[in-house]
Amino acid sequence: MTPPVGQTDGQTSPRYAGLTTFARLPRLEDVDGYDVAVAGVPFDAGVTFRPGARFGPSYIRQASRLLRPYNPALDVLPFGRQQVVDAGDLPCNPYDIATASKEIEDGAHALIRDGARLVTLGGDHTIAYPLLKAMNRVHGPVALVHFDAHLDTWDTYYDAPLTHGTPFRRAAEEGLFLPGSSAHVGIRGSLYDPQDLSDDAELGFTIVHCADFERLTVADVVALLRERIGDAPLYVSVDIDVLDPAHAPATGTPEAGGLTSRELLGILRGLRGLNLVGADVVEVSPAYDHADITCVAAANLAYEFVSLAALRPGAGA
Ligand SMILES: N=C(N)NCCCC(=O)O
Ligand SMILES: [Zn+2]
Ligand SMILES: [Zn+2]
Repeated sequence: MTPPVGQTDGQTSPRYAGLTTFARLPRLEDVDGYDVAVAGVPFDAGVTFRPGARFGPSYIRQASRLLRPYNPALDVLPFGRQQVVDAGDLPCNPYDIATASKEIEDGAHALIRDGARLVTLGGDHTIAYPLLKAMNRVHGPVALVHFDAHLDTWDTYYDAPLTHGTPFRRAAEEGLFLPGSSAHVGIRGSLYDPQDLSDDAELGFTIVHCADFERLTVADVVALLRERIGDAPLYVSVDIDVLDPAHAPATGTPEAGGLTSRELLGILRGLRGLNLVGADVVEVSPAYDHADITCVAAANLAYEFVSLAALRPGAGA
């Protein structure tokens, strides 16, 4: 077996040089097959407040240039034991949400249908719905761990059924989640109505509120999540606004009192060994960034997902 094609060697071409791919990895078309695809979804027509997440994929790729081959926190060479590729950006109509949703679903499905794992860089949170539909076509219902300040189980905005505030309600209505397996982590901030919380519970979610971190450690939260997930196929969706605005200023609907990037990285690392089938990092709106704070966080989160995939090899494509 030929070894995977890894990153462009930073000792030959410095990491700030050359064309941009995620972590300076090969493009999908440059290799024969892949175990993990990293793809962008430059879509932000579903936002309710500040726009700009369509620029997330390209800025996160820029910030990912610094990523090195060895992840000491998980003791793994994420690009050394599996073929990881940059699959480019999925097509998504910038004007019509329903059309974009179908394009994203089909584009994601084409990448995972032969067993590869997918890490997606958003884009606003609307994209989680078509990504979950693609996952469902291959894996059936999944356990969801959703990191976010927001529930994203609202019903409609201005009568629109699919926006960045509604993907997990639509997905739950369609039976895309395994009963009793899913959780939101990092919920905080103002709601529209107390019923937002009861509706969410009825859809089958449990919540680790940000305020719970006053009493629970990262290890406690990991234990709670692992108990719910078991060995189910797992999809992890990270809305970057789960981080405090100090750790991720560049996002469309920021909320005070969020997680630190260290807490979030710690929880993700605690998911090692689980059956991760896909993950996304969404809601990075680079125009609001300062010193690349948010894009660096997002690139490092994607790196953890690729590392988790390496610890539990899949079928590959
Ligand atoms: N998915 C994110 N980031 N935000 C949803 C916020 C929905 C609202 O404006 O009420
Ligand atoms: Zn959010
Ligand atoms: Zn969200």
